Amino acid sequence: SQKAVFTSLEEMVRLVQLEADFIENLSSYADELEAKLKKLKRVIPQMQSRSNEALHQVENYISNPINAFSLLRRMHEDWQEWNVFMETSVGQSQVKFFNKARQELPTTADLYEAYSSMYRLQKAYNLTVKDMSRGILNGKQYDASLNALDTYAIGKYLIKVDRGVAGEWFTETSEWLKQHTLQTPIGDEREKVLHLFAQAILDYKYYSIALTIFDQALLLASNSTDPALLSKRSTIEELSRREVKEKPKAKSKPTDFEIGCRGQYVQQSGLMCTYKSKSPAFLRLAPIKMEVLVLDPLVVIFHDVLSSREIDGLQEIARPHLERSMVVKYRANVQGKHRISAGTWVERKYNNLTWRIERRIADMVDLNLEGSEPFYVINYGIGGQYKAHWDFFGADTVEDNRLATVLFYMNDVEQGGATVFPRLGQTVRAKRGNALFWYNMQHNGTVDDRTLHGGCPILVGSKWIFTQWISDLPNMFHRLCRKQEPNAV
Ligand SMILES: O=C(O)CCC(=O)C(=O)O
Ligand SMILES: [Fe+2]
Repeated sequence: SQKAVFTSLEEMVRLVQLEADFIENLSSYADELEAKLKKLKRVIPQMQSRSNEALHQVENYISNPINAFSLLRRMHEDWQEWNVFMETSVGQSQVKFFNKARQELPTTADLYEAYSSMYRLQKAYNLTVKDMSRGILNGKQYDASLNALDTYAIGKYLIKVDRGVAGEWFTETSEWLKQHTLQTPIGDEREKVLHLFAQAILDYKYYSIALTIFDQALLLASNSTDPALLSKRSTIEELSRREVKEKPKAKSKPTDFEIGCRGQYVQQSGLMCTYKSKSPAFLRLAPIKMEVLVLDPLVVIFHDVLSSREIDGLQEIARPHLERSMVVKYRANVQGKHRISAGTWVERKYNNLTWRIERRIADMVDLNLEGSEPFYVINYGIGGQYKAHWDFFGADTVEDNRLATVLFYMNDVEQGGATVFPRLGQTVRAKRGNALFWYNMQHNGTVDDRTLHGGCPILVGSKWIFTQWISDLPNMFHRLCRKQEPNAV
């Protein structure tokens, strides 16, 4: 689906609402069923007692003309009506509602995106399956957990991706089943559910896990000495004895980027913290707190440069226009794993607010924004990320390149979502109101490879940022210098 459900805050909010609607609908379906049932339960005892009386002394009963007449009429009329009553289906409007709303359900593709996001987070933050399924994320316990259907689904998806990790998820399924009874929509009984899981996992050739679940089922069997069951058990046991356990794919060493995302760089605090209050009038009135992270290439954090109202205002402008972000690749816009987010451009001259922010940036970084791209507002949902990349365009192929980047953090991210510079060993946490600034190019006009950077996957929360890429055209000294080259006019 083009919409990106799992990684989109708005889409997930919509699903929460939709599920609430489904529950409401199911509940009114239950009400209708109940009303029908109540009616039956009320009249049946009356009918039964009259009937019993009649049966008790049949001849006496029908020899009374009143009884006889009433019986005849009932048999002709009432029972036709009961027939109609039984045939009239209940809850048609609720069924209709559901059929219509079904179009809004996530698709298979949406689910695949969710699986791969879960796996991405597991890898990126080195999370154990046990922790994840119990709602422990980076050591923090959340009020959330996965049930056997969830862990089984992830395992199944991972079989082709990483058989070892798939096995870990199936093991968790088995653990869960030991301790809980699954509430399936159809309400199968426990023994049957266990057999279904055992069989499914057996089909994927995870023999010892299947055996564990099978044994759980055996405990519940009314005839646990049933030869068919026992022979099946010994078959699985035999297979499991010869099973070569697949280890998770050799834990590949984490990349420098991943190490940064986990906050594991040995990092000194800022080289220098100072107030920037030099020339522009605005700054003299409201000096900006500036923290230098790296001097060459220059990487700087400006603290508290946007107010809450400004951030909210910009977010309001952007929100209705968010679209899944594209990465420029081979001159075509593609949707890739590389960048998972939703974004939109906002013109700097859009309104007073954006105008004011533009001035702030120019003052802050002492650069001319003429000809630079508009603001780009980005929202990352869970699992959303922007892998390590450069902001500049291929070396010398373009007329105007992105000399510098200003990246504003519009909110705090509960877990994950830092900006990482793997070649500089720097991790910058998202902090509402702060701006990160760096030069992508060197003074001589060549691009600077050391500025490789990316946005880490969001583990808990959501991340809003906006960027201002600053064009070198009105800013670069090397362009001035070129004028003095011999063959320049
Ligand atoms: O999300 C981040 O922290 C990085 C964003 C980024 O590098 C970009 O938009 O170019
Ligand atoms: Fe970037």
